[in-house]
Amino acid sequence: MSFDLVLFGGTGDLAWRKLMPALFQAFRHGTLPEGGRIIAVARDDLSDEQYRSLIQSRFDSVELAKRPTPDEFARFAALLHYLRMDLSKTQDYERLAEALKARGADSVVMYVATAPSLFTNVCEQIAAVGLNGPNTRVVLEKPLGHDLQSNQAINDTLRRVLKEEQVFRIDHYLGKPSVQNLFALRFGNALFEPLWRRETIANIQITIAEELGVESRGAFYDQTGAMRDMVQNHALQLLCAIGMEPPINSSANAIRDEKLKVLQSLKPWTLETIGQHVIRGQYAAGNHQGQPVPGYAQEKGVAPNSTTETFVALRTEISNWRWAGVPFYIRTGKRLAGRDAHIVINFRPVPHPIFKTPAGAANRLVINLQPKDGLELHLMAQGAAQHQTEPALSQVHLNLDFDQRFGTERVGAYERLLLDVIAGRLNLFVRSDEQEEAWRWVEPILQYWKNDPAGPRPYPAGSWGPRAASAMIARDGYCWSEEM
Ligand SMILES: NC(=O)C1=CN([C@@H]2O[C@H](COP(=O)(O)OP(=O)(O)OC[C@H]3O[C@@H](n4cnc5c(N)ncnc54)[C@H](OP(=O)(O)O)[C@@H]3O)[C@@H](O)[C@H]2O)C=CC1
Ligand SMILES: O=C1O[C@H](COP(=O)(O)O)[C@@H](O)[C@H](O)[C@H]1O
Repeated sequence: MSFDLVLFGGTGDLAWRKLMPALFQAFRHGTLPEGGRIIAVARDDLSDEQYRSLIQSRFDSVELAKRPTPDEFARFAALLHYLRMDLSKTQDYERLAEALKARGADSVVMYVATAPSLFTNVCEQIAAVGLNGPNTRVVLEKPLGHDLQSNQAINDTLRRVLKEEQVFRIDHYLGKPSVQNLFALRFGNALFEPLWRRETIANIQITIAEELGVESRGAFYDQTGAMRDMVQNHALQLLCAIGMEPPINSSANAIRDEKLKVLQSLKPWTLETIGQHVIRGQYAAGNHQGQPVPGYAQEKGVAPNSTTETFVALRTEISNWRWAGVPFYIRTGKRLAGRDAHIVINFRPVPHPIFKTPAGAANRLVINLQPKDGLELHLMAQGAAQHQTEPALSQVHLNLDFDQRFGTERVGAYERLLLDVIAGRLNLFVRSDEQEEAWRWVEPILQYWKNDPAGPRPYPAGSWGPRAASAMIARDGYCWSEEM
C-alpha cells in the first residue's frame, strides 16, 4: 500500500523531537508500509538534501539506541522530501496538489503539526484544491481550540470539508503501551470486572506528574495552562478508560461511544464545588534534581505577573449506577517531585476486621503508566510466625513489570499512532463529540478562574504541589499515593 505523509510544520519542535524519531523507529522495525513518501512542509527555502541533512543532525540528540546508523539513515532519508509552502497562501496548495496527484498514492495523510491558529485554514485549503477525497486522512495535534466555542468552530469547519472518519484527533496518551494495557486489563480479563464498581472501590486517583518545567514552550504554555494542556485531554481520556463500560466490540465507534457516556456523566460543576474541589497552583522557585530552578513567572516567554496554572488537582464523580458516590481525583502539574504517571484504585476496607492491620490499610491496585509500566496489587498478609493473641497483618504487593516482561523496545506512542493513521485505524483517536464534551466540562472552571482574584497557589518547584491539594483530598478522609 503506497502512502504520502505530508508533514505540515516539518521543521517544528514536534516534528524534530517526536514525529521523525517515531517514523524512523517504524522504518527500523519494518512496520512502515513499503512505498511511502514523507513530505515535510514549512516556509524555509530548503532542498530535499538540505532537509535530510537537518534531520540527520537532529538525530545526534536522540538516545543512542534509537539513533540510526549511517546506512539506516541513508535508506530512511530516501523517503524524505521537502516542499516550501506558506500555509496562509492559497496558491501554495496548488503546488502540493500537483505533487500529490501526480503520484496518486493509495492513502494521503496530512499531519497538521503547526500552530493551532492554522488548523482550519489548512483544512479548508486542502479541500479547495480537491485534496479531501476519501483516501485523505487529516491528523490534528492538540490543543484543538482554546475553549468549547473555538473547538466547536474548528469541528464545524472540519465537518464541512471532511468526513468524521477522515479526521484523526491526536491524544498521544492513547498511543502509550501502558495506556493500551489499561484497556487490556479491563476488557481482556474477567478478574477485576465484578470488583470494578462503587460497592468495592472507595476512590480512584489519577496522577500525571511531570518533573520538567515549561522548557522552551513558555509562550505557548502561558496561553494554555495545565487545565487545557493536560486535564481536558490526557487526564480525562485516562478517566474514561477507567470509568467506561465494556464496549460492545473493539471498533473505534464502540469505544468512543462508551468514553462519551463517561464524559456526559461527569458531575456538573457549581460555583461551590469548583471552589471546594478544584485547586490550581503555579510553581515558584525551587529545586530540580538538586539544582535551583526559577519559578514559572521567571521562565522565558511567560508574563512576569502570569496567573496561568501549572498544577491542577480536582475531585469529580461519574454519576451513573456503577460509580455514583465514588470520588475520582485528578492531579497533574509541572516541576513536581518526580516524573510519575499512575492510577490508584483504592478498594474499600474489609467490612468486619478480625485482624489487626496498619491504619487505613486496604487493598489497592496501582496502574503504573510512566516511567514505570506495570501493575502493583497491594494485599494483606501475615508475615513471620505470630505469637500475639490478636494476629497482625502487614501490606505486601504483587508487582508486574511490563518493561521487564515485554522489554523496553515496545512501540512508542507516536510510532503506534502514525502507523494507525497510515492504516486508517481510528480506535486511538478522539471523536469530535468526545472532545467537545471534555471542553464543556472544563469550561465552568476556566470561567471561574477568570473572575477569581485569588489566582493560583504557589508551590515550590520539586514538591508535590500546593498543600491545598492534600487538604482537598483529606476532607474525604483520603490522601495522595505518595502519602500512603
Ligand atoms: N512541541 C510539542 O512538544 C508539542 C506540540 N504540540 C502541537 O503541535 C503543533 C506544532 O507545535 P510545535 O512543533 O511545537 O511548533 P513550532 O513552532 O516548533 O513549529 C511550527 C511549524 O509550523 C511551521 N509553520 C508555521 N507557520 C507556517 C506557515 N504560515 N506556513 C508554513 N509553515 C508554517 C513552522 O515552520 P516555519 O515557521 O519555518 O515556516 C514550523 O515548522 C502545535 O499545534 C502544538 O500545540 C502538541 C503536543 C506537544
Ligand atoms: O501533551 C503534552 O504532553 C506532555 C507530557 O507528555 P509525556 O508523554 O511526556 O507524559 C506535556 O509535557 C506537554 O506540556 C503537553 O502539551
